[in-house]
Amino acid sequence: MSFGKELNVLLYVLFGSFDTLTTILSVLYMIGLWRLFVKCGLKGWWALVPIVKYYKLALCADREQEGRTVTLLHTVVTLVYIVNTYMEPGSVPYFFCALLDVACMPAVLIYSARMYSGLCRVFERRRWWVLLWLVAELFPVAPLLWGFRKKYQPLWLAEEIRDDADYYFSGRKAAILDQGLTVNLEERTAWEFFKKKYLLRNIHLSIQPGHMVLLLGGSGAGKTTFLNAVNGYEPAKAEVTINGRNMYKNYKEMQYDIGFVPQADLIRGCDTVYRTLMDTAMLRLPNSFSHAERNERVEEVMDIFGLTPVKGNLVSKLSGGQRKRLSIAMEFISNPTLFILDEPDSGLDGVMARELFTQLRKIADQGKIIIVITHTPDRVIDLFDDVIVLAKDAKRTGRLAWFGPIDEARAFFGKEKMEEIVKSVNREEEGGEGRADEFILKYAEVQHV
Ligand SMILES: Nc1ncnc2c1ncn2[C@@H]1O[C@H](COP(=O)(O)OP(=O)(O)OP(=O)(O)O)[C@@H](O)[C@H]1O
Repeated sequence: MSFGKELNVLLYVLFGSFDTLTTILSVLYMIGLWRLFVKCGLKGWWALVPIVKYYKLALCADREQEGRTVTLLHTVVTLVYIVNTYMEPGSVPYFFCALLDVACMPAVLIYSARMYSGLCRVFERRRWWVLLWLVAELFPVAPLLWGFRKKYQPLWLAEEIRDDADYYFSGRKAAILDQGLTVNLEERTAWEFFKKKYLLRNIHLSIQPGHMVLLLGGSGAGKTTFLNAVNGYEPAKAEVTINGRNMYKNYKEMQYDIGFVPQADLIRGCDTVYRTLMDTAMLRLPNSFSHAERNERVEEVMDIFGLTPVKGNLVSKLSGGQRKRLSIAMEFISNPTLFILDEPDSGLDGVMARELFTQLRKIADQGKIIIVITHTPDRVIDLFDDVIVLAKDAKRTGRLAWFGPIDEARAFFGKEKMEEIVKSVNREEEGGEGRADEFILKYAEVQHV
């Protein structure tokens, strides 16, 4: 058999096997893959192209990075096989090639598993399918079922991923302001079950001093995650600057430039209002401040937030509104440039909420930047300048669907009320209109012009 070796190489490259049964199984695998590629918007015949088919499968799985690695590893394994076919068994080079082959295997398994896990996400299937996909070339149940059965449908097409990504990434970075806040957030990720999850992507904006900004978005759109990235509690892959200074790089010196009022405060109930503020002043004001200067600042802040009449009261005896004002006053002690408040009006009635937001408006008018999350924005919307709308795209990543003046937002979404805007980007199963992708793309296009 003069072509024995060449035939072996050809069969190996095409089917990864030499005997009839495994060749048949490999052909079935390719047929399933062909159908699956078509479902995902790719040309079916890629399933016949050795090695490249893994890359195409990774595109269907929205796991391009893993796909590149898997493709590279399969190329190495195939080359090693070809080289070894022509080598003397037992020779030193043969041994090294065999070693390389064995060394590649765990990496092939790990990266393939990650790729298949992406496929399960795109097809909304349980993770145990990964195991069936790992043995699919010898036991092609997964590709045949997913390829032929109607109920196995991808959430989005592989082609679309690239088109959309082009749009999304075309969102220009915000120019860094000498005065004000600039956020250029590329991504904020988290690891979940050995899988990278994109919580936020491509959020670029800058806010001028004196602006009060509403942060809107449906449940789980990433509002808190975004605020935590901006205030540096949970840094993202981002550049955040305040008055032109990089906050992440100078976090220690700049942390008190940002006042962050979380949803639930952690104020001790057994201290008086005055004591609480004096303790905060000790912590946040520079050591160079004398006791008299600290006292003066505390008196000033109590005056601003209407806390002077209750200065001797225990925190536990304050009303909801007073307690809220106290937690804002604590953040105000260090005179921050940027003020971030996560639902400051939760539990407050309409009158108290209006009072609180009017106070915030006054602070903004002093040249500060205020960013607020609230679930009842319409009762105080006249006090705001701009709105940020975050929305979850088809891949459940939080993206920017709008940033700009309130009136322009109304025209952009074709909705009068802020609550209607939230509804329009919320998913249908959450009672919304499911138009998040439409507005994310539209906003990216507007930015691109
Ligand atoms: N560390 C983390 N690891 C994994 N997922 C996370 C992590 N932090 C947040 N998430 C997810 O990110 C998404 C956004 O969460 P986030 O709390 O920022 O939303 P939100 O817009 O503030 O929602 P809500 O209005 O319900 O508070 C959610 O799906 C949440 O489960």
